[in-house]
Amino acid sequence: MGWYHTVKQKLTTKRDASRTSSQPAATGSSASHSLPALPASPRNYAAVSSTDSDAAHYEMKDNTIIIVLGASGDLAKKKTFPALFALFRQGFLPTDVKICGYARTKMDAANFHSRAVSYIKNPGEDPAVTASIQKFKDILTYVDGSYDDGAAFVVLNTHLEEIESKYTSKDNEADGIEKNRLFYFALPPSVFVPVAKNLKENCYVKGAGVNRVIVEKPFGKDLDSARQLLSSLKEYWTEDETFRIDHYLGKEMVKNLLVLRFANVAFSSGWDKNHISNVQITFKEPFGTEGRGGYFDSFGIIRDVLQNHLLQVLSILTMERPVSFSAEDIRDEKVKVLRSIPPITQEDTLLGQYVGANGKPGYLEDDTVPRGSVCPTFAATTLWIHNPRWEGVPFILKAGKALNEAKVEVRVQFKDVTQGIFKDITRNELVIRIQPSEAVYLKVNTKTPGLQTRAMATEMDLTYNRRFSNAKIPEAYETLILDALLGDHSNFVRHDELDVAWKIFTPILHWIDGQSGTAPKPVPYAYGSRGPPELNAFVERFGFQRTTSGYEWPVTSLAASDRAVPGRG
Ligand SMILES: NC(=O)C1=CN([C@@H]2O[C@H](COP(=O)(O)OP(=O)(O)OC[C@H]3O[C@@H](n4cnc5c(N)ncnc54)[C@H](OP(=O)(O)O)[C@@H]3O)[C@@H](O)[C@H]2O)C=CC1
Ligand SMILES: O=C1O[C@H](COP(=O)(O)O)[C@@H](O)[C@H](O)[C@H]1O
Repeated sequence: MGWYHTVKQKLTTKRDASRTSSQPAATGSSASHSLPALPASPRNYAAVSSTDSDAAHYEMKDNTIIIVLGASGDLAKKKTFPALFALFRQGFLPTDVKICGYARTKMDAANFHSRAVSYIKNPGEDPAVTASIQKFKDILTYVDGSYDDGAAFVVLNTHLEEIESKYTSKDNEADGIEKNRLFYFALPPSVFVPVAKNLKENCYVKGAGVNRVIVEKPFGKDLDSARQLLSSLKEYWTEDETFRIDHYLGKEMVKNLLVLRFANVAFSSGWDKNHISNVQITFKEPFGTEGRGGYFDSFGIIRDVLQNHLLQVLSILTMERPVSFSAEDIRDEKVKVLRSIPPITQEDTLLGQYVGANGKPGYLEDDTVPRGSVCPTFAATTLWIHNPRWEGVPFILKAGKALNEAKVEVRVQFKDVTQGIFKDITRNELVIRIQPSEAVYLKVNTKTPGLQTRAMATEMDLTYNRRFSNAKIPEAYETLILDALLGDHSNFVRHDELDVAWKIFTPILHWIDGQSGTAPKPVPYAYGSRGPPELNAFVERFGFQRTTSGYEWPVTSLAASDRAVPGRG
């Protein structure tokens, strides 16, 4: 992260000096943009680390083409192109970058352009944004072709070479003109391997420059299939060239975990089994599968959310302090802590499936879901970390579809204060709200203001939209694509991380899949509820105590009894 300062400085300086075409200036004035401009001076960034030695490895390469494979699909339309546009608009793409879509669908340029920009937000039709969208279209091209036919990739390569034949800038005089290609797989896993093979054989630049691939989950369905997939991909692309996305690693508050934990002695000194009673990492979505049941049913909520997103959050929350912010130092620590977690047990798991309620259909009423499916749409499961820091602390991961709210948060509940001078006092609890409305708040006890000497529960509150009122929180995909362009693997999943993640979850998944006999039947819960009715007993079993002290957020008005003068009724 120390490099952050340096990279921004490099980008800023470079753009000013060498921008030649369509991309807006990184230092552009906010007057002409509705998105906030970048700070004019790199001094506005505090370097997180004092060692910036990693900066040498992270470099934005000119002469880059970003190739989006699966460009006609949902992921590309909803996430990849809007993220690329946001980076483009802020001047964070390489100078003279070109973006090439590739998919089976036949589309002319106009069709492709309108699809690629269809999810870019421009409320109120801001003319500056409209102009940027037009410039963005100018750098987009499209090639159609199949995923398993080598000849189609030869055509793609010819198109890329044509773009590259116009390059003039030399990043490296000794090696000649660099040609850099970043291949983004917005594709179903069934074509990962043929596409990886065809790209390597037909579209890989062999001279000066770098070739990189960004791959999206799912990375297999269990330990064996993941290993198989990984080794097939490794036949063509090295670990260094591969960027495996878990988009939760690009979320602002997930990235903030490292800073919150390691840049605050106040937190790090109590971050262990002696001070923490239990931790919950919660993912809640207020909608069901709604027509996407076919895909979901063959995965289930554990593969969809827990095994990847929530486990990634857990690993950053519990790992030891890395020696540096370099990708390998961070990922080494993540792998170490994950290796201390034994496979999840059936006794520590609660499974649920939503049923129709409040006018909303149940999971089994979704036409795309197989009849009688026992696929869990909710799971709560407790993980244990066998190391000196965390022995005995339960980490509850819970996730569900069709729940009462949209919320992803980490809830660290501290142990009870020693009784004696205090009786029935509430516990400290640190809540890190990942989304929506990013926030960090710490529940603390304070003296009730006034003449009484009595403790009451309240919170120290860092609500982002109030504290950082003009900050633009980037989308996860913006951050991650920028990292891949820079060659920074810190926020991507390493192969051994994936392996150990599957080791933790594979036995429970095989049980749920019915591989060891009959598949367990999930507990029904109503659409729009908090989950199965058994949930409260489940979390209480692992020590969670709900705060019901009656304080209000954001402003607590004291009750008349709290305002009374002691001894006067
Ligand atoms: N910046 C901000 O936006 C801030 C907002 N607040 C707000 O203040 C309020 C109180 O905060 P907080 O105490 O953290 O949040 P909640 O009261 O929402 O949740 C506290 C815990 O209790 C569980 N819970 C919720 N409802 C029930 C129930 N009926 N029975 C049993 N358990 C339940 C929740 O689990 P589960 O999630 O699984 O349902 C969660 O683990 C919230 O509305 C919060 O959003 C507070 C501080 C800052
Ligand atoms: O990977 C997935 O994540 C989304 C939730 O992502 P978010 O950024 O909106 O929190 C989830 O809806 C989807 O089922 C899952 O595959």
